Amino acid sequence: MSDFREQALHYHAHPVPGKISIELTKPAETVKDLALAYSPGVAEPVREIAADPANAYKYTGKGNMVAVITNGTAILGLGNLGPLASKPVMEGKALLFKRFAGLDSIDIEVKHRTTEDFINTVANIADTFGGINLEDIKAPECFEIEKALIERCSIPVFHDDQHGTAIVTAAGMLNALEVQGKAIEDAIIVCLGAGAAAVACMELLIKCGALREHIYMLDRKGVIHTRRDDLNEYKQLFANNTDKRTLQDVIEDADVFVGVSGPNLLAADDLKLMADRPVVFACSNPDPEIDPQLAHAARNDLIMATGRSDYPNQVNNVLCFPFIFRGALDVRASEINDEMKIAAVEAIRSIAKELVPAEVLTAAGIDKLEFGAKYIIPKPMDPRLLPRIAKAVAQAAVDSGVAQIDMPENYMA
Ligand SMILES: NC(=O)C1=CN([C@@H]2O[C@H](COP(=O)(O)OP(=O)(O)OC[C@H]3O[C@@H](n4cnc5c(N)ncnc54)[C@H](OP(=O)(O)O)[C@@H]3O)[C@@H](O)[C@H]2O)C=CC1
Ligand SMILES: CC(=O)C(=O)O
Ligand SMILES: [Mg+2]
Repeated sequence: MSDFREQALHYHAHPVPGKISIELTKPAETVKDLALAYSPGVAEPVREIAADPANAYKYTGKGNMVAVITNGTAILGLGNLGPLASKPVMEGKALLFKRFAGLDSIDIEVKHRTTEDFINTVANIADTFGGINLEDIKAPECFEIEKALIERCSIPVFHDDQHGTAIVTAAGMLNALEVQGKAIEDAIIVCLGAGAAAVACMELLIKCGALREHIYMLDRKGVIHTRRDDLNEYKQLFANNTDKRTLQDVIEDADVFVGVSGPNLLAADDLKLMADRPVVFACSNPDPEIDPQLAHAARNDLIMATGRSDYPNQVNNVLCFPFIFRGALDVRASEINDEMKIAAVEAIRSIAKELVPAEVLTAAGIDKLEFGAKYIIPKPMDPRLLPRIAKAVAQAAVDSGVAQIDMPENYMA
């Protein structure tokens, strides 16, 4: 067993199995405590909530609780390994919610026969939570699931692999193109992968200025083009009117490569075909589309990012989901809309341009970080992420009319 594999398994198994547990927020020692916590005292908040459901935010943990829900059909880049196998990833997301945003989070892995079954299961338990983070559900079902749940639930429902990834990708991409001296409007973009992350990333890049006709998206069968008759409605939006058919065809002279597909799918020789000063986001987890060492050996004018923490420029949705939910829950937003997503993009990208706090350097084990090719996006342990993103998102929710309460006074001051 490799040393790292052994360490990872040991980490998950000891001192107790798993990564999360539940703790009490109220005393429960005396007879009086128990009388308040349970019978008869508990009847009082029950009556209050029955009279007005909004009182659930006052008397229960609902407002600080996010459910991480999956069916295990697209676990990282490992594929459809089923709900139970996805549990370590979902516990991991819960860990990150708590660690970075103080949000309580519980993982729920759903076994189901039909997409409708899954939607019904989630919709039927939704009121328990302040928000729902859908995770690792494969395309195209994820699109239908998210749409139906947004319609049926009164709390924010957010498919992290779509929108969390897209927000962080857009923030990193705008910064990377700025460093490379390129405008997003001019960039020729290759997107390897045509699933949840790919479709959302490209749609958000378009909202940030990219031109749809400059995007070449590929799935397992190659380039998505207008003469294909096997495209689902989501891929069809990216059907390019082109004679190019392969990754090699489209990557020649491209400015940007975004990989949200699987491991080791981009060869060093393909990378050499790209335009000068390219941007390469190889975001498949745990193994990127191209190994960064291989990429840097192939050319020295690129900006490279991966989804991993052990290389510079980690483009990973961890930079978004804890903070966007924090902001959304704190103003009881009924949804996470485009205004809130764009506010998160701007907040993330602005932090990367400022001086880096000493504690971030210590945690990263480096002496210096400065906006540039090796630092286009903040580190996940940056303490500025929480106040800046949550505040920008909460404000955007209030301004766009989806907040159900006012901005809290001195919020995140
Ligand atoms: N860094 C980050 O923050 C994130 C990274 N990701 C990564 O993105 C990847 C995809 O995740 P997600 O979108 O949720 O999964 P989906 O299952 O929704 O989509 C996977 C897509 O990848 C395509 N694909 C798989 N293998 C190949 C291949 N050999 N050649 C071309 N295309 C291929 C599939 O093609 P087809 O349609 O033909 O089946 C499909 O379009 C994963 O590796 C995941 O780890 C995802 C979210 C966040
Ligand atoms: C990071 C993440 O959510 C993924 O790779 O699926
Ligand atoms: Mg995921």
